[in-house]
Amino acid sequence: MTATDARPSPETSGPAVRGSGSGSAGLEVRNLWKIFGPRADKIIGTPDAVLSRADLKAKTGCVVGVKDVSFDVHPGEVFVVMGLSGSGKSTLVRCLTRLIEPTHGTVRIGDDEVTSCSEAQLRELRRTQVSMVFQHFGLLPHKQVIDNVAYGLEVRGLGKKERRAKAAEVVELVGLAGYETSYPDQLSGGMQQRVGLARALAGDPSMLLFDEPFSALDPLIRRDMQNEVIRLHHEVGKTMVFITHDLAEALKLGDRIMILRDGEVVQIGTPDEVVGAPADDYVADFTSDVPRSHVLTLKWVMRDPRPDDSSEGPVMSSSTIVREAAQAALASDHPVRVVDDGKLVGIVDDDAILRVVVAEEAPPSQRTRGAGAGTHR
Ligand SMILES: Nc1ncnc2c1ncn2[C@@H]1O[C@H](COP(=O)(O)OP(=O)(O)OP(=O)(O)O)[C@@H](O)[C@H]1O
Repeated sequence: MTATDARPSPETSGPAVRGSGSGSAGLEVRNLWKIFGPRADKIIGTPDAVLSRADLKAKTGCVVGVKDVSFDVHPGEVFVVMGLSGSGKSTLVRCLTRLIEPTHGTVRIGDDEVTSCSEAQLRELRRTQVSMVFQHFGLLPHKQVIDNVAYGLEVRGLGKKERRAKAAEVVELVGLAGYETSYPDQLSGGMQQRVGLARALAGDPSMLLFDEPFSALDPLIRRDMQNEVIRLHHEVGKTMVFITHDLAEALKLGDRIMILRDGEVVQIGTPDEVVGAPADDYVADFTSDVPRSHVLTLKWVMRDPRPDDSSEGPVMSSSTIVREAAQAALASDHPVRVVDDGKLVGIVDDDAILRVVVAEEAPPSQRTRGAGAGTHR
């Protein structure tokens, strides 16, 4: 079985989408490959294609950046691509708009098949539909904040008045009101990244791609910016593809997370699926330090109802985070009744909650992997 067999199919793994999804496009990626090196396109479909990255390099001199990757991102979803350095994240995100030309496969954004667009269509798509936010902000040092934000609109041919009005709107949206006439070097790193966000939003794209935008920021500013992305997503509901090598960031931001290793998909799942049922040891190692009670939901710790269960316990939905349920659950003399859409779907006993909470108090070496994984359905 390949690693990709272990993951839920893109069609069946529905996300809990937070945004409204209005004005946002879906993304469909099928069998995407990027191989760097001579005669790379001759490798796919041959026995060499299944070689490990190291063996392929030794044999052909080619390096696999992205290997047969397929996934869907739903309109309005925040989809995080995660993996260690060299796992193929940047190559993948650049292939989505063909900043790097894929070797094989298809990419669709909304109604556009990116992989068959002409150069002119591609330029239009990058200008109007998809905005990228990078770690290096790429701000123009000699332009004020307002003009940096309006720059993309200028390129699109909007009149000065119109683009300044739109730029002022998004500058306010990202919390930079009052800094319109500042120059980039007068701003902190976090504020410069806000300008980058405003610039990406100014053209009202249907999708935002983030390539490790906050990696260079110090931890407190980084946390602020993550919260900012969550807030903006609630406000504008855009589809977002967010690249990071930081699991905590992935768990915080993602409706779903795709984990890559050596260019291949290891797992696609919601944060609680990735933590509750890691696809393999690689993912389990990644997630072993995550405080489970912050991520796992009652779905992972509930058991089937029995006829003799008390009907007086607190009622909660299966998507309630264990930590948020703990206080009310433990305070009650009766077990939690898990009710979805008016139907009793499970019961959570105190010890199921305590197992998760106590497990994370233990040193990592003593923790059981996938706490609760045996009881979920
Ligand atoms: N232009 C290139 N030529 C040859 N190999 C490349 C090229 N660009 C990337 N690679 C290789 O492709 C693989 C994936 O690289 P990529 O930069 O996409 O990974 P990443 O997950 O984004 O890593 P990082 O977090 O360090 O940026 C790596 O082995 C890298 O060395």
